[in-house]
Amino acid sequence: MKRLKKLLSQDRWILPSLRQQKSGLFWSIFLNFMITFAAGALMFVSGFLISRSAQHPSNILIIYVPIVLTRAFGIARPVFRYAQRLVSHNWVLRVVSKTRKRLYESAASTASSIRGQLQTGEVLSLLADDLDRLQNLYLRTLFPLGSGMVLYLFLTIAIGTINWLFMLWWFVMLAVILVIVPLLSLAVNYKGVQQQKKLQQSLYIDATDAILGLQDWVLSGRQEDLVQNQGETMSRLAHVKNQSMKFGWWRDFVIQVLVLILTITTLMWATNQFSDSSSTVNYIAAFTLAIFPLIDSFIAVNQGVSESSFYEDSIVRLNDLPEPTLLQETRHTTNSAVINFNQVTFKYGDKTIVDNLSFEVQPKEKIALLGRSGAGKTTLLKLLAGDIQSSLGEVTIDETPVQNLQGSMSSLVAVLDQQAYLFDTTIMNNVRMGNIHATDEQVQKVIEQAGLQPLINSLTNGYYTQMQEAGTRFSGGERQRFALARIMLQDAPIVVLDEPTVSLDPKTEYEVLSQIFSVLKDRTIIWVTHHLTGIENVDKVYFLENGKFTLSGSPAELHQTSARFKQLLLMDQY
Ligand SMILES: Nc1ncnc2c1ncn2[C@@H]1O[C@H](COP(=O)(O)OP(=O)(O)OP(=O)(O)O)[C@@H](O)[C@H]1O
Repeated sequence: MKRLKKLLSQDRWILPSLRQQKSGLFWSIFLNFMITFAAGALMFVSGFLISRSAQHPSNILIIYVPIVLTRAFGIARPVFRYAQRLVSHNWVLRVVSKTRKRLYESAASTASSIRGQLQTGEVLSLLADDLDRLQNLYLRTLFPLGSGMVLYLFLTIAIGTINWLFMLWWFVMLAVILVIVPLLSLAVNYKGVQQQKKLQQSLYIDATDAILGLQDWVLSGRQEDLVQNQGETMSRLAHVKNQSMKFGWWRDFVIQVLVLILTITTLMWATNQFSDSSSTVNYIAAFTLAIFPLIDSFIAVNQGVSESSFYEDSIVRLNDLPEPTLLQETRHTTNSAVINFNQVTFKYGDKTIVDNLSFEVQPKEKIALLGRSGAGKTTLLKLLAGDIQSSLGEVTIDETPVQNLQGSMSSLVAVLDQQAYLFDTTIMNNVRMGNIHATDEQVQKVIEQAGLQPLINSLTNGYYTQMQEAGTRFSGGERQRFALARIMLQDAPIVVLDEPTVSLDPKTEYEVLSQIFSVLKDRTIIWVTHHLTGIENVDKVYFLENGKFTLSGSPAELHQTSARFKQLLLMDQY
């Protein structure tokens, strides 16, 4: 509970909205209390009325007032419930819509680095579940707890005005029902909730893995294994949830037994207190019946508190997200950006990936980064894009640290990846993503420059052909050319090529590379590659090994001086 209190005090997501929407919160708790009050009063007056009607009435008017009150409380209860739903839903929708917007802004402003901090499954659970959980924390735990405590105070004071000794008994019994049982159930349920959270998390991660690698599962003929793996986690989750429900059932049963004890003792006390005179005897049934509507509130408090540990991870994860900084997209107008890596060191944990590396890339220079798998080539690209930050030294573009250029990065650096990211819309729309302000003529021009005109001419719908999901309508080489056209439209002075031709056959690879270097001749190119096909297009080659460049020079120089380079060149010719 202490941990939850501490976490709540750090909550940057719902708490600030709560502060802004205090009146809605007050009315919601007040109306919640009024629902229970009206239900209790209805039973109280009904109990009195039944009892009084059983006696010979000296005057019919004596039962007239209770009849009117029964009607009034009978109507008041659903009216309060309706009003409470209106107020609380309005409140929840306001708070959640604002908070969800902030969450998406935060995730969007760190979109490039979030993958480094969280797994895709975690991002999914962050966007899909965490806010709902946080919302439930307030709706299912804190509100019932709030109105439960108001009820606790009200009942204790109300009974205290009649008999202080009996008030003490109620005080103890309510403390057991509203404080001790919830705390005990929180402690007992804690392990089960942790297990549920773990299984739910692994279900998300497995499902993400399964979707991303679906093709491999199908190609290896192991669809059934995939379904079975998922099924096992799901049935374990269902088992844990089932146990938790059983536990909830037992907890509610214990509460009902405690309420029964309270009811019997109240009946005994009321009999003792009110049976002396015929005018007060009717209060025996009234006091006893009024207890029953309280059960719903008591159960809600217990349910909420025992679920509260569910929300811990969500609060921690949400609080760990950076404050949304909506980056103002500014266009960097330079077409000659100088890249400088100045004594850059980068580590993943204890593992040094980049070790005190310094180099400069001049405007329009073309460089190739070579190195065995895992040497750190992609890490260098991430450092350049500012997706990760060096532990020592700094990376600058035109003497400005890349971290300060996040708002204009898309106009400075364009990326052509191993896989072209295309969408199920027209060719025109896909290419125009490079610059949404481009005219039709500009889009058509870059498509032509990327060598796609013959393809467009062969399509019935030409530029307006639908690409289908992930561009599957086209071949790998064609997809990369579309991505190239998009980059040309983006018009960034620096282009990063991260093995864009890795999945192409040698002939297409050669053609696409020639096209890339020809149309991007006025841009700086940083090309990560394992193959030396097309290496003659670059000015300088760097070999990355153990975080440092162990070899560098123009392809012609290296051909003369490095046996290793020669050997690699030979290998690529086969
Ligand atoms: N998020 C991460 N956390 C921990 N280690 C990482 C992370 N990302 C990469 N690494 C490690 O850093 C090293 C460099 O990775 P990087 O992706 O930069 O290599 P690379 O040279 O691009 O490899 P490849 O040619 O196979 O793409 C690898 O050993 C990799 O396992």
